[in-house]
Amino acid sequence: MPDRPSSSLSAARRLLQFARAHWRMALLQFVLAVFGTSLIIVFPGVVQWFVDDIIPSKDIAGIWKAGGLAVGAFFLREFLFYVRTRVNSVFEQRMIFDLRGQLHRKIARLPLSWFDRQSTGDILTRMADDVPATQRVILEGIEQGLTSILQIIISAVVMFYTNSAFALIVMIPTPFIAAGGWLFARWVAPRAKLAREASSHMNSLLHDTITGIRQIKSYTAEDTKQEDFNEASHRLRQSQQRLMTAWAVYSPLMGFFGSFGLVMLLSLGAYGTIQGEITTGELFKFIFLLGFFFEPIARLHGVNQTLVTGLASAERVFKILDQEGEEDLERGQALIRAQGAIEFQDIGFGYQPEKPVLQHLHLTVHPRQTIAIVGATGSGKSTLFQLLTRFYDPQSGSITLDGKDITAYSRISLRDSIAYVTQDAFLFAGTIRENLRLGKHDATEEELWLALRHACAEEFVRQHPNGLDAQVGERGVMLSGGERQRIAMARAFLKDAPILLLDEATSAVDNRSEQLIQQALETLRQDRTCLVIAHRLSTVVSADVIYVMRQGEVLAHGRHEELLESCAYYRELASLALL
Ligand SMILES: Nc1ncnc2c1ncn2[C@@H]1O[C@H](COP(=O)(O)OP(=O)(O)OP(=O)(O)O)[C@@H](O)[C@H]1O
Repeated sequence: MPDRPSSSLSAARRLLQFARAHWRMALLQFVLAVFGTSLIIVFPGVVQWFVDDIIPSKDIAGIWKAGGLAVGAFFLREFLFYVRTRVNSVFEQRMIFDLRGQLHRKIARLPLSWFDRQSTGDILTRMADDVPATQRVILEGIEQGLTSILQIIISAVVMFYTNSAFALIVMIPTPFIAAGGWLFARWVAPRAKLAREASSHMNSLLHDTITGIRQIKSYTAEDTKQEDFNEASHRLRQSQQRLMTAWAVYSPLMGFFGSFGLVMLLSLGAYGTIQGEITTGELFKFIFLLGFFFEPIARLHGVNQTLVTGLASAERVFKILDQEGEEDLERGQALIRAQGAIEFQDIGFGYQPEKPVLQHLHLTVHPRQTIAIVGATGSGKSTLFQLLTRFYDPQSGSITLDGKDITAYSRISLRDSIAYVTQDAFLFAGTIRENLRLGKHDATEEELWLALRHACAEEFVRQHPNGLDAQVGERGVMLSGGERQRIAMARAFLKDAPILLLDEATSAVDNRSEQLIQQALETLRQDRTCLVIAHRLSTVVSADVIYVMRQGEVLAHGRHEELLESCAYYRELASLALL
């Protein structure tokens, strides 16, 4: 649904609020603009002086005086323009810096439930395209808009001062021009928003193609993806074309109204001069003033176009900034060094509340225990970890840590107490060193190598020609699955948190890698409370307690041998190698 222009108005108000933080620079801009623009009145005055006085009286010295005055005024005006452009660029860049920073901060703090509903391409478009478009609103709106409006006012005032009857007549087209501008903005605003959305959708598809390039190639889905992309690209082309058509009609129509005013002035002016109502000098002065009056109006049409489309972008940026549910990382008691007594009590949770994923779930972990969680895929194992880290909060029941509800602790200290190794062992594009330092930002070389040794990753890093400075590629694609997991474990070692959450990878690794990963886990779990989503028999066998999950509930718990005897479902899982 196209939005009403009122939301663009509120976006404009919000942008002004941003500008308020830099009000001194805004004021300086305004003062420079007023001074610079006022100087336009000098030249028409000089023209009148030449025509009515200097030429008839053959005043040669007057030529020098009037010429000097005009050159001085032009020079000062252009100099002020230079200063204003410099100030404006600093002002604009500071505002955009603030806006970008706030947007990134907000995105980083929004809850995961928001990301579940959002496409990555759309978020990227807002940062990469909508923020610069918002920047143009400031540049054009303040720089061009302000000076154009000032120029219109100043030239109108001088025209009225020179001859008010004449001024009234030549301004007849102005209301039509204003109405045209208003209609244009009203028509374009919602369509500009649709164009931004079409661009976002196209970028989302591109993002998916890049991240899923291996799947596309292996399923030879290049043509299908191309068709999807072409469809999105076509929608973008159509919406852009519609905007350009509106502009193609609007711009010359408004230009014609302006030119009509000029012709009217010339004809009426000629008549007035013949009748002796105004002097030839005054007519010349008027022609120049009218030029100064209509020239910024033409400029304002361009500004109008940029403002309308830019405000549609600003609205999309503010939509993210206005999202509710931002995580307050600091609120709550600081958890100093958790003992690791964890209890899930009667937990009920669904990512969408109407679709429960966990129901009446109870689970107890004693400090320094290792518990293994097993269950078929989709039974809710990873969800337990998402709740313990407070990526999501349960709809019913409570989770306690060391006897206190986890909501009593600040998110930051709770998450600092937990090292979470996810199943995909995600690595950031960059070096091994940078990825490890996410665990401890000031880790020394010795600490990095020690963590790698514990994670059984030292050997392959040492063998790499660049060692710790080896690039891992986007999401760690330049490493094997087993290597990625061991780097992720080394990162968890460095974090040295009292609670370890490990989502074992289901993808097969060779025997040697499996042995190394198992060995790393043995070292990592020492002196820590460990919750492992287990897929390997060796992990299950060595756990203190195994929890068997089925469809969001805990079916049984106990040790491996006990469960083999008492739980038919567990036996089934074990025999089908679903562990
Ligand atoms: N972000 C999400 N939004 C909506 N539903 C989700 C989300 N994440 C998981 N689910 C759903 O919740 C259910 C439990 O998922 P969960 O990831 O906890 O299962 P799991 O037991 O860890 O499975 P696996 O062993 O395959 O990782 C599944 O039905 C899944 O489709």
